[in-house]
Amino acid sequence: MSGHDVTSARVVVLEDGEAVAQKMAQWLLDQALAKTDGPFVVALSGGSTPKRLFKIMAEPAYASKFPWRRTHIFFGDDRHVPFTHDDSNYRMTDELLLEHVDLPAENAHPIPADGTAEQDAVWYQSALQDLYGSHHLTPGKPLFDVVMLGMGPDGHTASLFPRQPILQEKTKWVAACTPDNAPHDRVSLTYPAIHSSRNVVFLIEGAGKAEMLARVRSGDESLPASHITSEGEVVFLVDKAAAGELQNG
Ligand SMILES: O=C(O)[C@H](O)[C@@H](O)[C@H](O)[C@H](O)COP(=O)(O)O
Repeated sequence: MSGHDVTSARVVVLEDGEAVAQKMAQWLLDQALAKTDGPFVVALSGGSTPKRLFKIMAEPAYASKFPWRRTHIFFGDDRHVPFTHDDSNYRMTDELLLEHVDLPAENAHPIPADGTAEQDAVWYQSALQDLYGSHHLTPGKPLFDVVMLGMGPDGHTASLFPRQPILQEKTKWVAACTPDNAPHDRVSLTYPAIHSSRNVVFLIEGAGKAEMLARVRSGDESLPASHITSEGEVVFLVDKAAAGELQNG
């Protein structure tokens, strides 16, 4: 049974963060190898949860099997800071993963931070449209094979933060966001862009996320993560600690 939204999504509960990362790494490899009708296009999440996964993917035993040359890596969101900034998701991903694997440089698509966040969002959208081959998303022709997401303690995902105009964005693929009390502007995929996917996978770990995960899983509409959908399957890949408040979790 696969679900297209968070209330019908499959929930896979694993022992701990390492098991979650290992499961995701194997699943991503399987998906990439199975994709034969075009490039494998993935949007990576940021923050701290993906770090374990990226280290696993950078290990030679794994990296040597991955079809990097026909893979394109985009970012679900980033802080609007230079690539050298400590808070840059791109910098973290580059240091833990991209520097260590055979991904062609032109297949890594960081979100730029050259102009205003709005200008860089427009630029990033055009980069996605160039690869997609159209300025319009077509149902049945997903933009991404995989969108990987995390979830924050306030129920945000990517940079879809509570009370932000980006939550209402129904046509743009990428938009800027100024989260309340955050040190940086953000640039993020929007709901329509994330929906245009074969799979959305939430990687969530730690007891600190348990209450919010249960609320999202129940479809609490006050939380941005609850509005995530996919043309294909939405899956929660979580550790036991994060699953602690799920029904029969
Ligand atoms: O740029 C970011 O911070 C992420 O894209 C963000 O959406 C993240 O996935 C969640 O905040 C969870 O972050 P942790 O994995 O650090 O808990």
